Amino acid sequence: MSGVTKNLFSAISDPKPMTSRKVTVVGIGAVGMATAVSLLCQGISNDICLIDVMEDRLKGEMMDLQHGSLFLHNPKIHASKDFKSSAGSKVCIVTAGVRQQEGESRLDLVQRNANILKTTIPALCQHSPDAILIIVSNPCDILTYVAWKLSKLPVNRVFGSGTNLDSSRFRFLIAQRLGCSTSSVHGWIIGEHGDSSVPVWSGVNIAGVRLKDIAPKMGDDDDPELWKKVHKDVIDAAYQIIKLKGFTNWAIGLSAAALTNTILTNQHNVHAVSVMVKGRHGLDYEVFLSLPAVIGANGVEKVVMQHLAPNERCALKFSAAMLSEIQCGIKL
Ligand SMILES: NC(=O)C1=CN([C@@H]2O[C@H](COP(=O)(O)OP(=O)(O)OC[C@H]3O[C@@H](n4cnc5c(N)ncnc54)[C@H](O)[C@@H]3O)[C@@H](O)[C@H]2O)C=CC1
Ligand SMILES: CC(=O)C(=O)O
Repeated sequence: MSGVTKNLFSAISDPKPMTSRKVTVVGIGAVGMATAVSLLCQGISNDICLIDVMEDRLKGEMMDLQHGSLFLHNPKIHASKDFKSSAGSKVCIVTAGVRQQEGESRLDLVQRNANILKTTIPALCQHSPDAILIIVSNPCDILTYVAWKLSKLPVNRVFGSGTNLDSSRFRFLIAQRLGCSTSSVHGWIIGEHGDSSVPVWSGVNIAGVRLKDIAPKMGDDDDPELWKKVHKDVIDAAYQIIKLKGFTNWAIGLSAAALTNTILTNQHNVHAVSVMVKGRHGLDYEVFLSLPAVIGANGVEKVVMQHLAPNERCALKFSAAMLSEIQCGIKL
């Protein structure tokens, strides 16, 4: 105890350590920092570790966040190049890696970002052997497979942020058309977090009223109301934002924070996340794709088996076959 502390306080008991809600965010670029800020501002974690290879930037981001302590919930914020500082994390979120440049697809990033996982995933597992890993870096589904392989963890403990973001975009765009709130629209995008994502038009509903019952052609090519455009806008969203501001970060940061909150509070919320799909919906490929899943403290607990229309199953199979082929070319 320093002199000032000794004279200022009269001790009664030692502080009790809080149950840890430590979260590590690997990669402090636009996405990593949006994730960290979302976690801190919503009080989801009070103990954040930032990891990156850029030492000065790490120190700068750490100091800048620490100076906001007064407006937060007195969080601990550490930053280091060394994975030792991530020890004891409950959740590790991987956002490290290159991002798309204008005109590039997510799949163009695959080998470069897989190489980064070769060092980051074993180091995270070594220091936080009980953590749940959430993969955000792109291409999200393939990198989740790579992370799962490298981690040697059971499938429940590694998942990708997947189409949790795409589903949010989908619900927002439908809500805008209908004039109600995003949370009142129930709709799911499944499959690849990317160009072959699958909108489950057969299940879109408001208060249990299936929109397909009112507009049977919804989402079809010959739909007079052109609802299919909503899915096209979901696919184009990242390309459009990248063209406008260079990257996307706020919505994915909020999405990753929501997934983390579900784990840390063992909430059993259903989110569309990238999970091992082999054996589900007739798929025989060892790939990760998004399906609605119940998430809790143990990671992915169950997958919701949606009653997909034949064209939706077919589109999911197309994504799975394509990702499986790309996966075969990755050097692990
Ligand atoms: N899944 C999703 O919905 C989304 C995924 N992304 C993806 O997230 C990734 C990150 O995007 P941004 O933050 O915009 O990129 P960024 O370029 O701003 O940041 C990437 C960070 O990763 C760090 N990094 C690189 N190698 C590293 C290593 N070995 N260890 C630790 N850190 C390392 C870099 O130093 C940099 O700070 C990209 O792959 C991007 O495509 C972006 C938006 C949405
Ligand atoms: C970049 C990306 O994956 C997204 O915003 O959806």
